[in-house]
Amino acid sequence: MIRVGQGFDVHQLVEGRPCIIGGVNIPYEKGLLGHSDADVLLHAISDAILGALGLGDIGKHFPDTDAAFKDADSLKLLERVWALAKERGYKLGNADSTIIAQRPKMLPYIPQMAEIIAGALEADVSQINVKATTTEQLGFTGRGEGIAAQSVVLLVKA
Ligand SMILES: Nc1ccn([C@@H]2O[C@H](COP(=O)(O)O)[C@@H](O)[C@H]2O)c(=O)n1
Ligand SMILES: C[C@@]1(CO)OP(=O)(O)OP(=O)(O)OC[C@H]1O
Repeated sequence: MIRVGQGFDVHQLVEGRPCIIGGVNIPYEKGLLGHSDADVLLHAISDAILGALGLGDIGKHFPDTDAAFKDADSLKLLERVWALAKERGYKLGNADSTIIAQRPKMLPYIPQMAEIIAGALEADVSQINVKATTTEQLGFTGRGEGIAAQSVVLLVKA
């Protein structure tokens, strides 16, 4: 049995917040605003897994009205989402993601992100692909007002 899911997330870029993407704290003049650490990439991957499982989205599992998730480490949330897949007998086929950001430059941090994501999903790093693109200075990402991420995940049950 195979199941596919997709996820999409956006967070605003503001001063005075860390820029944590894919579990990596990227040096940058601004960071992502959210109830949690606002890790836009891990949120998109979490939503893709929940989508594949037919279990809704991260807002349903970890409401942003719940103080328990204030400043939450999104890697821990991803691990909790992955536990739901494991409980149901799934392994990761592969996960492919795109970060949509004018700046900062993601490329130097992508190998570290892939290692972190592979660790959370109990997968080999070869099963994880992370890409980045600008939007050629167009739209809210192009103006540097926010960062978006989208992910597709394939789950496999023997
Ligand atoms: N925030 C970003 C955006 C892009 N990259 C890398 O640059 C390449 C070219 O981007 P375009 O938007 O001009 O296609 C892209 O393929 C990424 O490798 C990046 O590292 N960080
Ligand atoms: C992760 C959660 C919970 O802390 O909050 P945010 O960091 O605001 O992220 P979002 O992608 O808007 O939705 C999921 C939330 O419920």
